[in-house]
Amino acid sequence: MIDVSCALIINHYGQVLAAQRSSVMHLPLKWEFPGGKVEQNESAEDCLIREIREELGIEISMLKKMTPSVYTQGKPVIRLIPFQCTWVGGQISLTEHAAFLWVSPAALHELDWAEADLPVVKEYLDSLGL
Ligand SMILES: Nc1nc2c([nH]c(=O)n2[C@@H]2O[C@H](COP(=O)(O)OP(=O)(O)OP(=O)(O)O)[C@@H](O)[C@H]2O)c(=O)[nH]1
Repeated sequence: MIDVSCALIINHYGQVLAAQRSSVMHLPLKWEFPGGKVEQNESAEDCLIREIREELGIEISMLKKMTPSVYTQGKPVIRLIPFQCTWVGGQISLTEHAAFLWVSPAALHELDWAEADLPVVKEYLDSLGL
């Protein structure tokens, strides 16, 4: 099983950043929360700060850890570790993804999410009473 940290970056309007995987990535064109694999001797939080710098070029601050989502259908099995975060600096510049969107919570279900992300989206919507 591999651990993958991912970020629900929430802006001042309450919108959440969704990133679209590029056509050359695994799970092409699926939407996901940006992040990546946790390296050895790295915490899930440190991984996420590093990955968001690499993928989006911004600085984030952690708000809250959410429930990990274990996705067993693929190989390797993935444990997706989500964190709610705020954007604290820098300008978004995509290095790996095809696109990004700021999505209002009520519209999150309209995107074609990677399978492992669906429980994360549900937990977030439940927490808002949506
Ligand atoms: N970052 C991220 N990865 C996800 C999500 N959902 C999900 O199934 N994954 C899967 O988790 C794995 C993360 O790999 P990645 O390619 O994003 O991570 P990375 O940048 O560390 O990989 P690399 O440096 O080996 O290319 C991929 O297999 C990806 O499909 C998600 O919401 N965010």
